[in-house]
Amino acid sequence: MLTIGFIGAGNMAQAMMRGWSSVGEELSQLVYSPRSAQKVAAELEGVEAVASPADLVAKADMLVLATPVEALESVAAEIKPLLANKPGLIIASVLGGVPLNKLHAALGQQALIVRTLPNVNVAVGGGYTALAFGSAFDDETRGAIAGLFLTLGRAEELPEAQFGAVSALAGSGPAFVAGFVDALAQAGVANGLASQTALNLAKQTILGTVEHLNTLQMTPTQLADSVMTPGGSTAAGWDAMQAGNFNELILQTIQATMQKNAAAE
Ligand SMILES: NC(=O)C1=CN([C@@H]2O[C@H](COP(=O)(O)OP(=O)(O)OC[C@H]3O[C@@H](n4cnc5c(N)ncnc54)[C@H](OP(=O)(O)O)[C@@H]3O)[C@@H](O)[C@H]2O)C=CC1
Ligand SMILES: O=C(O)[C@@H]1CCC=N1
Repeated sequence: MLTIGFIGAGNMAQAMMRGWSSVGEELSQLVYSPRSAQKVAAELEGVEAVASPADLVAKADMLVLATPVEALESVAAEIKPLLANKPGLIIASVLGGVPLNKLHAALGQQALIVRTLPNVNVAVGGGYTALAFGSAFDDETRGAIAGLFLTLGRAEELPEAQFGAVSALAGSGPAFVAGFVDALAQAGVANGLASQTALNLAKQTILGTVEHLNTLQMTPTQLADSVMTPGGSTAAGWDAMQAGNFNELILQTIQATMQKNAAAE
């Protein structure tokens, strides 16, 4: 039985706990946060709240740091003195924009730290997680940790230098995609569809398009071309989308996200 202990019970921690809850019975999950841990644990199957970070350090095999970035210093002050008695404890940070060297500076150079960048889709097994391991890990432990994150969706090791772009695309991406779903649905409502019908159509269209790309291994351009009958209605809509600088808007969205992320590094 592997015990995972969460410091922080917010959106990201809840998504991970939900994802791992449905993986099976070989995992036990504990959570600490100053205000909401009890309530969150009561809502999630197989998750138990504990009274302090020290309880987590004592009981967990892997600690997940899932607090706001600003809380790193105070959390580290509390748990760093306890790590000497728990040398095998793995610390997985999800703190956005906080590199391994900062994590080691806060928690000690000997600590076993993996920087992770999951997205909220881990809640339903459709997540993406980038991983960057500190130098103290052996190959077997790295493999076991990667395997654990693979149960939440796709997971892979990436150089930390890429984490800024990955965070914008995959970490923040679910918000942007959800925004696109909403924009499609609103356009449907503006043109006479009932709101539930419009939302269903928008979601099914995104779901089916991604499935289509994957199953038939098409590029986005190939798929778009296959929809656009020459001189037809899709081409007219596509032209309007390009005239509105859709790609430029997405580029600006990703760059604004990356700039904010870089400020934490
Ligand atoms: N949301 C996302 O999609 C992603 C988030 N991240 C990263 O995950 C981290 C958490 O983000 P998110 O879950 O969205 O944030 P939330 O605001 O939803 O949750 C923050 C949690 O941290 C807890 N907390 C605050 N201060 C402390 C402290 N000193 N000790 C222990 N717990 C504390 C809060 O406790 P309480 O509830 O009791 O007030 C709360 O449960 C951030 O660093 C973010 O960059 C990374 C990838 C994706
Ligand atoms: O918005 C944020 O800061 C975090 C990092 C990636 C997704 N959410």
